[in-house]
Amino acid sequence: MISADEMAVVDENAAALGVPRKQLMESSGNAVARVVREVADPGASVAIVAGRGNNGGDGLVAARFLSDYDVTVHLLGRAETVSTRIARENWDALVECDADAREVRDSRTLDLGDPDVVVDAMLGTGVTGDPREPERSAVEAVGETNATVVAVDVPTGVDADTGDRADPAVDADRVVTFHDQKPGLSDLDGVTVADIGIPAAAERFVERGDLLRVQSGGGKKGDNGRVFVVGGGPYTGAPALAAQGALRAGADLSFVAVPESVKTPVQGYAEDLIVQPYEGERLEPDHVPDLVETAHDHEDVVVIGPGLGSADETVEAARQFLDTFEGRAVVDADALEVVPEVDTDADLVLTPNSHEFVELGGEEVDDFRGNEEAVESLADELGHVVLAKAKTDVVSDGDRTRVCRAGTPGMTVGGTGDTLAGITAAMLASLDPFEAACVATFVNGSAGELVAEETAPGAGLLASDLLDVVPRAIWGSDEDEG
Ligand SMILES: NC(=O)C1=CN([C@@H]2O[C@H](COP(=O)(O)OP(=O)(O)OC[C@H]3O[C@@H](n4cnc5c(N)ncnc54)[C@H](O)[C@@H]3O)[C@@H](O)[C@H]2O)[C@@H](O)CC1
Ligand SMILES: [K+]
Repeated sequence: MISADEMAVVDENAAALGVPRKQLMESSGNAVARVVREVADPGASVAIVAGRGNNGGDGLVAARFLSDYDVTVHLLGRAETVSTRIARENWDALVECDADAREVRDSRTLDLGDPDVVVDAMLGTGVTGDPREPERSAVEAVGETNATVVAVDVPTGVDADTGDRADPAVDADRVVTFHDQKPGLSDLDGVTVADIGIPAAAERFVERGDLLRVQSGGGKKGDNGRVFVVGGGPYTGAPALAAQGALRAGADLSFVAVPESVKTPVQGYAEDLIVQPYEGERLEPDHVPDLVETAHDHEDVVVIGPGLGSADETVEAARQFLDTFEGRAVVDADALEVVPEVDTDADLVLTPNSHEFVELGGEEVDDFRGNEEAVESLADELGHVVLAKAKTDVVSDGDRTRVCRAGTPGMTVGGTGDTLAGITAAMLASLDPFEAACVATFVNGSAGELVAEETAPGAGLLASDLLDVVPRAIWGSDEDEG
């Protein structure tokens, strides 16, 4: 089963992997034509009712595969208003081929005649809300025929995620849906799932398409979350990098709780950070109740670990923090070791490197790619999302597992894990922990690639270089429609 949003991600990932969307449309249209052949013999009359998005495009391709049928194409609107280039090119091809292809100027007067088959290629997974004009009247016109109705991807008016039916909605005899079953179709009869050539890699690898989960976000201050970094003491750069990573990835505010002794250097890294000092030189159990209360009060996403060091009382404090904290947190570095022992109510994303992975109880492996089961079983055992960092990062929640190949060799330099932890926290504000971890590793790795291209082609990349390009890694990658 795949939701409409996930389908959009997979589709964009396929494009990122070099499979042009136009090719997928060709496969989709072909699959629709095959089902038309199952319900009617050559020579039968087929009315294809096409909307102006890619669902319509699939219908236009199907028309080309049905040249031994009596096909009429009804495009709902003017050809200039077709919203994607690939659908428009398929329209133009039909017109050039002298097909019976008509632009419907007013769908309220749409007369489909008495066709044997109607292909509903009006709206697919790109729909928002109930069908509006011109589709609305066209759905009614389809309902008035006695034809066998073949719906493309999802019957127009039926919600692919929930199965909710709008009024009006198409009553389909057959549905040809693409790539995977949709939750909203599971109660319908006559559903065919067509393989349209989307490679399995589009789901396995985290790619550009995964950014769609965050690119649409935005909104007013306060919507994108507050991040609270509990780190620092023996090290000062790490918590500052994490906090800045979170801001660059869209968090509205980044607070850093650090020992009084390092307040000045941490604040000195960036004026954008809000530093909240506690007494002493390192995190200790006495500090924990206040920190947990602050995080709970503001529903902060916490990052715990960067730069904390491994003094016994600090590790004990990390344990007590996770014991009582009930929100969302990224656990990194020295805080990781306590995770197997705590029974926490928090939703955690753990970000171990290969060494920490073994300390958490994971198997020792050279790289996580090719050893995805090792990550999956550790995540399953711990009951938290594991983002395992090596040459290739692997993310698992024990059930779903993805591989992220973004990044460059130069990223082995210290601090890139801190930026990753901060970016993950920003993502956790709006995404579920597994998705947040997937998107974050891709963003951090892509930022590294941008830096490598521009300033540090060989060695010499600094973790702080990543910060500036994180926004571009997230929001700057809009490609054309392929
Ligand atoms: N992997 C994929 O995702 C693939 C998708 N394909 C097809 O592309 C479809 C999705 O295409 P699109 O994203 O272009 O979307 P659709 O073709 O489903 O609809 C988008 C169009 O409908 C309009 N619209 C949105 N809500 C409306 C409403 N309530 N009433 C009237 N008009 C409305 C939009 O302005 C837009 O022009 C899929 O259902 C499938 O048929 C295939 O071509 C190939 C692969
Ligand atoms: K449809």
